[in-house]
Amino acid sequence: LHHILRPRPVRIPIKNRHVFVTGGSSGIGLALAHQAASDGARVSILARSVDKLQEAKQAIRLATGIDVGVFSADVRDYDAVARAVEEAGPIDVLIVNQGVFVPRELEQQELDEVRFMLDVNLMGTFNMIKAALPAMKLRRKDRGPASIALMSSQAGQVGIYGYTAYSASKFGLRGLAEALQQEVIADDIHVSLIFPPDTDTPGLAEENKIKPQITSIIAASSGAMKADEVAKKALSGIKSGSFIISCNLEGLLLAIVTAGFAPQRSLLMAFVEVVAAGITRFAALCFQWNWYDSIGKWHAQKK
Ligand SMILES: NC(=O)C1=CN([C@@H]2O[C@H](COP(=O)(O)OP(=O)(O)OC[C@H]3O[C@@H](n4cnc5c(N)ncnc54)[C@H](OP(=O)(O)O)[C@@H]3O)[C@@H](O)[C@H]2O)C=CC1
Ligand SMILES: CCCCCCCCCCCCCCCC(=O)[C@@H](N)CO
Repeated sequence: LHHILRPRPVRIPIKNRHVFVTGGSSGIGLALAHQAASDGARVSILARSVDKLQEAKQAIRLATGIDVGVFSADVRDYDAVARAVEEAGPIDVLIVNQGVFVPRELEQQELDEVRFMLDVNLMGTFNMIKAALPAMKLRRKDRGPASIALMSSQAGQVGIYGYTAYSASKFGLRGLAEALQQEVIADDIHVSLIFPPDTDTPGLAEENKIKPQITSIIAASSGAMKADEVAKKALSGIKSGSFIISCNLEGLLLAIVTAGFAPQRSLLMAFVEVVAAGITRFAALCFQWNWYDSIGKWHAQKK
């Protein structure tokens, strides 16, 4: 098994390197920026609101004494993104984390809202990568291995009631990541996909105001995490070049049951994936049985 694992294991240092975090002014992105700065990286954050960016910059300076670079741009605007990336300078670790989520049954959801999620979560990620990649590839040999990490969600591993558009956008990131890894491996660039469960952030607080009750019930199967914990898992996964980064025990099981064609650098994880495939599939069927049961009861009680 060891001989067939591709790509080969890699370590991606953070210290003294340029880490660029989109959506870095709030929630998981802010926690990532904070921790990367503490790790000795030069950090840049990008988001739309200048006020929130300044607030984040102050908070990180207060806690660490370090100044992060701030860039105001909407990821949906390619020209704005390209200007920010140009100004920030060549990136070693690109974390594309911005994301929006408006949970609603598709029948209740306007197509504008569907397009909004696809545009920010999926097209915005394309815009970021397209803008950053040329400079990331330059002089790679002198600069060491680089990383492009994309923030998906456990709703990007399994479709969940209320998340038709959101899950589509997050599943889309997986196809993008698998294909991109093959394209950039020769440039010593390593792709990661991060799959958090519900995470306590300002975004989640907003989401909870409108979330269908059944969506919360199903998502509770994986519990909830703090943004700091997710950021810690994400950074350690990025440093070890993991293609799939899971954040909790349920996430580990999800990673095994959805391993599919994901590249795998870890011998141990490859072994576990092969051996545990059958039993985790059985566990997934049990979860579906439970979820469809809950959905049935929820509908019956609404009538
Ligand atoms: N919280 C959760 O439960 C989970 C979250 N995730 C994913 O993690 C990521 C971060 O989520 P979370 O921390 O909760 O989100 P928050 O809503 O707390 O923060 C989102 C960040 O993205 C920025 N952003 C939003 N839209 C754009 C845009 N169009 N252009 C540039 N920046 C933008 C926001 O700044 P501004 O508004 O100023 O632009 C903000 O900095 C998302 O991709 C989300 O899907 C995954 C699993 C669970
Ligand atoms: C084989 C065994 C599998 C075991 C567990 C399966 C549990 C799946 C739960 C999925 C939860 C999805 C949360 C999405 C959070 C999110 O992205 C929103 N908050 C928007 O930000």
